Amino acid sequence: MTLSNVSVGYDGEAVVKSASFQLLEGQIGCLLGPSGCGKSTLLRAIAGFESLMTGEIRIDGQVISSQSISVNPEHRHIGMVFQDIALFPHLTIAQNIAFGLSAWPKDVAQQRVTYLLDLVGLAGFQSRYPHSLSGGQQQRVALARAIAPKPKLLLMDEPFSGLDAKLREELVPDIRAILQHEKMSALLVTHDQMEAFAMADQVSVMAAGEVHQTGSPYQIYHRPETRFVASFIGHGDFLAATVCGPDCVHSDLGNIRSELDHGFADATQVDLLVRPDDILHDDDSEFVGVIVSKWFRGSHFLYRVALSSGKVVYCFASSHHNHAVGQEIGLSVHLDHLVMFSRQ
Ligand SMILES: Nc1ncnc2c1ncn2[C@@H]1O[C@H](COP(=O)(O)OP(=O)(O)OP(=O)(O)O)[C@@H](O)[C@H]1O
Repeated sequence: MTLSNVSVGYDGEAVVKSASFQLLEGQIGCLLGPSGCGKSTLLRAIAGFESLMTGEIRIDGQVISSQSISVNPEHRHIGMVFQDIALFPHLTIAQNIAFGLSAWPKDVAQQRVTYLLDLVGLAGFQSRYPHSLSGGQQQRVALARAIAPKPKLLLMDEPFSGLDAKLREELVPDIRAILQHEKMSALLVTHDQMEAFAMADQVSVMAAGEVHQTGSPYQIYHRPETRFVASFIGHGDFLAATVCGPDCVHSDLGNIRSELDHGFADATQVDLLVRPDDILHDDDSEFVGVIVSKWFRGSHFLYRVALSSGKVVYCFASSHHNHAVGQEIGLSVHLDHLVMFSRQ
């Protein structure tokens, strides 16, 4: 699927502005952004429920939406899964999954239902009714129902947000594995970055109707291209810094050199992004900071430490290094690539 300069809005006002990205066949993409940024509106436009103000949407090279073309939603071959699972309560699980297969020969449809029941881990549940299934099981049925007719694309709008955290953690990798097994292209909407990272090959980060960046979860975290993406994804702080060479920058952390040239001119005032995993606790280091707060995360501690300048940054430490608030600890800096933005 390819989106080119897609704008969508209500009453003539664009709430999605010139969105462009491509989702390759078999890939799982994600629209990630804060509430109200336009994720669901864009998803509805792809499904065919909103018309475009500008741009076009193609699937398999064919335009399905533009200002002059709008293929009917039912002819787009797009499957959908929503937060409110909305299974048909009076139909059995097998009948729910078979719902989109009425045009298929009966025996082929039956085989497909049996195959999908097995794929989503619900073999033996075919005669049960939705009310007798847990939330997670119902969401698996909703997925099986959506992918049964082999759509070209599956759209999922916050499909896990009605489920508790533990169940979500179990279900997300399962659903990803099912989609990968079926080589199903899918686009997920979420505001939960851990869910996006666990599910998607490619994440498009949105803010105020604009797609700021599309990339792998790794790129989005380690190579954010805008200040918004840098602050919205993960934890981090901006340190005031001054460029001191093509691969060098000076800040409260001293002179830091990166593997690559950063592209800023000498003496430019910048804000340098520092993530928790860029500053590690190191007993042997003479560079120190004072702990101002701490969080125990099971496998590790996340400390907030004040540098000598007073600037506070995150610091990552293994859970064996349990230090008290107020204590001075050694720090080592591990910034391999520099993420910087011109000082605002
Ligand atoms: N039917 C509508 N008519 C007018 N404005 C709408 C309509 N639907 C959504 N909006 C507005 O469009 C903007 C984007 O909403 P949208 O639901 O697409 O955002 P979202 O990123 O999916 O948010 P959330 O995560 O809270 O669902 C919001 O300002 C919203 O109020």
